[in-house]
Amino acid sequence: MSAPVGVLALQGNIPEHLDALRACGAEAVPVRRPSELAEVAGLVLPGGESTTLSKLLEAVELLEPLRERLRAGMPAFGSCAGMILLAREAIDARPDQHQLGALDITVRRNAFGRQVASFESDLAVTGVAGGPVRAVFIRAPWVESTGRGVEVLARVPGSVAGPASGKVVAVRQGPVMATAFHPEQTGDARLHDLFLRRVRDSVAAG
Ligand SMILES: NC(=O)CC[C@H](N)C(=O)O
Repeated sequence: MSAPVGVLALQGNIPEHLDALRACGAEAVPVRRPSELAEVAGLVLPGGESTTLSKLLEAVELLEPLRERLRAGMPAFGSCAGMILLAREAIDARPDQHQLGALDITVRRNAFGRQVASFESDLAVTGVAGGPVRAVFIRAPWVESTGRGVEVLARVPGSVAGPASGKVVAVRQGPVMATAFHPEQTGDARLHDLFLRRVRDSVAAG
């Protein structure tokens, strides 16, 4: 891959994502401004707080350039708040929160309950070989509904009791994927590797 892969570096677990991408052999760089966005072949949107991220994207004038790159087919991988931003619609988001609309999904913010700070589960993820992925959810959303072009990659297992049971927590639509959980928290870079395969396909397709 000639161009580096970026990690949106406004808030959240930025070094962990950079490390995971590098562990997969990619050149990974932080992205804080439009000139840096223009240089990358794909972008990771880390978790954090989606209202704050939405404001910061606007403040550093990345919102429109990012929308434009996504419209033009740039591969992207959003985790947690990154998933919320990439979604077409977010339930329980502030009305002035921006949506990037790159995934035809409706997400529910803080879906596991505001009191539920974190929740962990082993998930089978489509496209990830070698056994289940340990998924760490931190004040996470889940996906309430998906449009036609959206592939479900993972759900909370049916064996988990309560309202989270069976909920969609990882999706892909074309070159854009997202997880409600934090793949950078576990030292397992298989989801980053899945994303990088998309980036390589997109670079190869020109
Ligand atoms: N870990 C996270 O990214 C949490 C997301 C946060 N609850 C939000 O709504 O933006």
